[in-house]
Amino acid sequence: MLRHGLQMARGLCQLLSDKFSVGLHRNIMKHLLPINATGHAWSPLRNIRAVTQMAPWPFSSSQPRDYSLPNASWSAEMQRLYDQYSSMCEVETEGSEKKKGAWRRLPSYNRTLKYATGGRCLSRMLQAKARLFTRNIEEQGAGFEYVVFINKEEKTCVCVFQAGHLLEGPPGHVHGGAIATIIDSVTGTHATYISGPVMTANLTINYRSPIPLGSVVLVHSALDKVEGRKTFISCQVTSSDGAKLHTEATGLFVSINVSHLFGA
Ligand SMILES: CCCCC/C=C\C/C=C\C/C=C\C/C=C\CCCC(=O)SCCNC(=O)CCNC(=O)[C@H](O)C(C)(C)COP(=O)(O)OP(=O)(O)OC[C@H]1O[C@@H](n2cnc3c(N)ncnc32)[C@H](O)[C@@H]1OP(=O)(O)O
Repeated sequence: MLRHGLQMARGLCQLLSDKFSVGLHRNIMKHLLPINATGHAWSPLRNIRAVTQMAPWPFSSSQPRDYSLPNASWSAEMQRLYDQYSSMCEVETEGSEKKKGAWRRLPSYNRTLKYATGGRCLSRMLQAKARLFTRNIEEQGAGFEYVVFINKEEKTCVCVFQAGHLLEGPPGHVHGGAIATIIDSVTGTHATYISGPVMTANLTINYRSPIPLGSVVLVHSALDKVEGRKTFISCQVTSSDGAKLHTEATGLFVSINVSHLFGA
């Protein structure tokens, strides 16, 4: 059965091949944009057509939970920073005219692939029970609470991150693996926004000062360069006022065709 599923997946990937990767890339870009409320029941054929014709709306009609919105576990500092960056985001007016700042909040789901056009089919073929690592702790505030904003003009990202009690490493402080995870998530999302589907090839991290559990930090991600399939990103984690440097990192992200995930 597994072999049959993989054969189907490979067939689908070959069928969609180049157009699919371009379509998915564009739809990922749209997928990273704020939610609107249109959509229709999903069907593979319609979705394939939608992908190749660059459908304006990549989501199914059932609206998933957006984990990057404020919840009761957010501290006053987390909320303050969210409000600060939100106030610099562009807004759509009634005539769908956009105005105000260059920032944009990226929504975040625990099943990213499921809600992207074409991805729902892949998500069924992959593991139906799979969930995004950073969004799979049910208790609000216990794990990764974060929201990512992207600045299209500067090609930078900022993530406001509140580290919950389940992320402990050294007593009272955040585990280095959890810090690496949030860095990989933010820089990986940033690279995806810039270059389409990518995988992390290399992540180099220097831990400069420990991050207290429960504190709010900023993860700043900047595009260094794009060379062919390689997107280079650098990253700094600082205290929320920017005064203290906690972590520095550089990452290399290599563009892939989605068929890479099926061993093609
Ligand atoms: C992938 C998802 C697609 C769908 C996405 C949908 C929606 C996404 C939306 C939002 C994103 C949401 C959340 C994001 C959250 C988290 C992100 C997490 C990301 C990860 O957690 S991801 C898991 C860990 N990641 C791996 O599991 C990778 C395993 N690995 C491989 O799969 C291959 O290794 C690969 C693909 C990396 C390359 O393989 P390949 O065969 O395609 O390419 P090749 O080897 O030819 O390298 C091409 C050029 O990169 C250079 N190069 C390669 N590797 C290098 C290295 N390590 N150091 C220095 N240079 C390197 C070569 O030297 C050559 O350079 P040159 O062209 O100059 O010669």
